[in-house]
Amino acid sequence: MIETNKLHFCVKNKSLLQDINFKAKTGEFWAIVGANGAGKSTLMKVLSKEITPTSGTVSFHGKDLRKYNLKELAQKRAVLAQQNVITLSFTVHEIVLMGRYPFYDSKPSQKDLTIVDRCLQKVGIAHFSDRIYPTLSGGEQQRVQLARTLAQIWEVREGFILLDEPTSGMDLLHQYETFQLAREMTRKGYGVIAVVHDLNFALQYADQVLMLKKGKTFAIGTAHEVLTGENIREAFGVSVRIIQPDDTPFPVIIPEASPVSVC
Ligand SMILES: Nc1ncnc2c1ncn2[C@@H]1O[C@H](COP(=O)(O)OP(=O)(O)OP(=O)(O)O)[C@@H](O)[C@H]1O
Repeated sequence: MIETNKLHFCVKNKSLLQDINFKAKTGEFWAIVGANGAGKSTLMKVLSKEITPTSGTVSFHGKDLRKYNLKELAQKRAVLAQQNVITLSFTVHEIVLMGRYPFYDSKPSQKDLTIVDRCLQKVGIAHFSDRIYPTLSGGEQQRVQLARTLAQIWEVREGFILLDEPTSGMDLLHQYETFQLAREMTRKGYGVIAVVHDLNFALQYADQVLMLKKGKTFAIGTAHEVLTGENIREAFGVSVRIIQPDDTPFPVIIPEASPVSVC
């Protein structure tokens, strides 16, 4: 479980996160949603220990995150950050193998290599294995990073996957496959926390949603409780209609023409 308690994060007296409290359990898919600048990436950085909260705590499986060293943490949770700029000539295989670094010292074992191969296949990029990473398109690079994240967490019991905009740059098919994969991972007992911009994917796939507005919790609960027309209008400044087509098992959010002002 990842639990935050009265989490605050400030930079130069500017409050980026205020009083964030939630408990994400293994087996759950949490979507973090909110308008640009709402604090989603900042929260993901705090959860992954990239930055330290100004006050409040994050605990991971009952232990304060500050008490984990980076290697120990890397063996229990994997992070896909928003920016993954790599300009060196690593191959795709080498990048995905980086996910196994926390598990070996000088040379990967046969098991590490097998896991890398399985993750390349899982994300549908085995045919890119020998390609030089910077020569791939943005969406292809994102899939490689997803495979690296999976390789890190592949055999971890009760592991967590933290994804900041995992589908950024991906086409519709690969966005869909990424959300399917996240769901599959939660069914296997992993916890997934993801920043999600597409509210329809959040509605369809997330078990729980944390909606942020200006660094504060605006709404929290199940996807159906949080992703209401009123909340979306207040937090994003856009009116939406939520319809339930007869032939789909889930409702669909449709933006209406004119935006409303957010204050
Ligand atoms: N180091 C910093 N110094 C000052 N302001 C910062 C710093 N880091 C982030 N911010 C500001 O904090 C706010 C939250 O940023 P954050 O990246 O968490 O937003 P976000 O919800 O992830 O947005 P987006 O959807 O655009 O990715 C933004 O207004 C951003 O400009």
